[in-house]
Amino acid sequence: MRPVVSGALALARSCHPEPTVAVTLLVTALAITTGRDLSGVLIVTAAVLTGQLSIGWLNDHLDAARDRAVGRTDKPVVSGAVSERTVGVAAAVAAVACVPLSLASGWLAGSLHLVAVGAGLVYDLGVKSTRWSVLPYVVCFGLLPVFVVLGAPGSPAPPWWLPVGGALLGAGAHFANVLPDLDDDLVTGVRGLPHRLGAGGSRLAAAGLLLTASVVLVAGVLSAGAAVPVPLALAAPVVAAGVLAAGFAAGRRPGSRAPFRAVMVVALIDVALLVAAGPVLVGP
Ligand SMILES: CC(C)=CCC/C(C)=C/CC/C(C)=C/COP(=O)(O)OP(=O)(O)O
Repeated sequence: MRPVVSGALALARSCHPEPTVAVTLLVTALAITTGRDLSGVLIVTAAVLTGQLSIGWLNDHLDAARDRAVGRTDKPVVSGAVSERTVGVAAAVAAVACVPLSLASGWLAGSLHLVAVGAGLVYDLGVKSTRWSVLPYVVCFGLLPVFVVLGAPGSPAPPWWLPVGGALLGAGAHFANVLPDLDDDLVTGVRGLPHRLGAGGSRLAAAGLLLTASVVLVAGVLSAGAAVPVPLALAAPVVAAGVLAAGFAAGRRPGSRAPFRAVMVVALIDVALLVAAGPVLVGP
């Protein structure tokens, strides 16, 4: 493969592609159903993509030495496919681009999105190694749907359950994402909240938070009178519980990312509900 192409692919793999793509697609879908026109949707997509890219790249840039120490060959910086410096520069470029792209949705909505991205960057910069490690996820995922709704035409006020559901989802994702890395992290001195709770506590926290997120979102969606069939909405937490049980069971194998993937599926279920509720989130 030509060096430019393989370098670009390695850079793409270094951004944490799964959460980056998932978060961007989900927020884009919410922007569509909350009534933005094509340019409005593209602006939201670009703002969220650049924000998530900056968080993902900064994470790999700052973690390079630690990832090398524990032989994380899944990381392109560790395998030498892309340099630490390139990933750092990419993070900075994405963060700078994110500022005007966010503010294009309005000052209030844009500023809240920048706080969400800032929370992710602060996580990378060191909060991930403290007892407060879950807070950036709470802030980031609580604010993302608020950004979309407040940035819609007429700046409608988001209902209370929107940031609450998003924050619960983000907090659950943190515990699930850290699970496969608990042992490696302890070797390199990373002691966030999941490490302090241990594998069992983190597994319970992730499942509890994600299920609570599903219940809050279903209650919100139904109380807002969204055009979602009631049996389908009520089935969501039940399906979420099944997916989590299967994902966490598979995740007992060392290094498995099954719990994180289960979280992604549950997040998809929750966001499908949210997306369907989009039209009522912005009023008649
Ligand atoms: C922080 C935040 C609000 C993120 C938003 C979602 C997002 C884009 C996540 C991808 C990047 C990231 C910080 C992963 C966790 O890193 P890690 O160092 O805990 O784990 P790793 O071993 O997967 O890099």
